[in-house]
Amino acid sequence: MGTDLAVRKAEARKAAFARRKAAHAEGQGAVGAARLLELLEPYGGKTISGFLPIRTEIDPRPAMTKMAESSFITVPVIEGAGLPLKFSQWTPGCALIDGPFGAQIPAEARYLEPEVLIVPLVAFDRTGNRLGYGGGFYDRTLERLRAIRKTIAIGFAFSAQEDNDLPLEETDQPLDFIVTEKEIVRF
Ligand SMILES: Nc1nc2c(c(=O)[nH]1)N(C=O)[C@@H](CNc1ccc(C(=O)N[C@@H](CCC(=O)O)C(=O)O)cc1)CN2
Ligand SMILES: Nc1ncnc2c1ncn2[C@@H]1O[C@H](COP(=O)(O)OP(=O)(O)OP(=O)(O)O)[C@@H](O)[C@H]1O
Repeated sequence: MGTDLAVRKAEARKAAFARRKAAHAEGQGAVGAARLLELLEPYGGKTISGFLPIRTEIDPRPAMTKMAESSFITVPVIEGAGLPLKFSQWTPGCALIDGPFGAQIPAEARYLEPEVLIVPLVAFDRTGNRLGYGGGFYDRTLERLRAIRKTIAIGFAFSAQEDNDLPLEETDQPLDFIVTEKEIVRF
């Protein structure tokens, strides 16, 4: 990655974190989770990945809890830098331990391959591009899963995380949907 692109990504992340923090404080996350559930319901029975929120990320757990009645729900587990994520089964209230980078993971690992992924992000645009924390974890993971079978990526974020001047890269994997507390957008 060129220096210019790295600097532009760092600036876009910093600005989006500030907007995310303000949106988190407004407390509309549950509205977003209700929209997310509406989008997920037709995928009942499939293996779905969610995430356990860190810092001021929007919280998908209400939708994950409801979908756990009909589907296997998983959360991401980092295996190492430069490697795709693995996904371990999560059930409401299951025992958790601290994973790398501050995200929690299930204490007992049971790995499954999700077909539908709720993808955390720092910033997104209206054409389905996303910017993450910079590890390339979701980009590598979606590339791998999509090489095996049709895989749906649902970005879940606060509306304030939209940025229509995102710095992009060849390796970025597109989203199929973005869900916020304001809307569901399909690409
Ligand atoms: N909830 C959640 N879980 C997740 C992810 C995520 O984005 N959200 N991940 C998606 O890949 C993986 C964790 N990836 C991460 C990669 C890098 C950093 C990181 O660099 N954190 C820095 C500073 C960034 C900041 O200010 O937020 C730090 O913790 O100091 C954090 C998480 C797996 N689990
Ligand atoms: N499929 C891939 N194969 C090889 N390198 C990749 C792949 N995807 C991303 N990368 C590299 O990983 C680094 C981080 O990527 P990027 O900045 O796009 O991550 P991100 O989208 O912010 O993070 P994440 O996907 O973890 O949420 C970049 O140097 C990028 O070129």
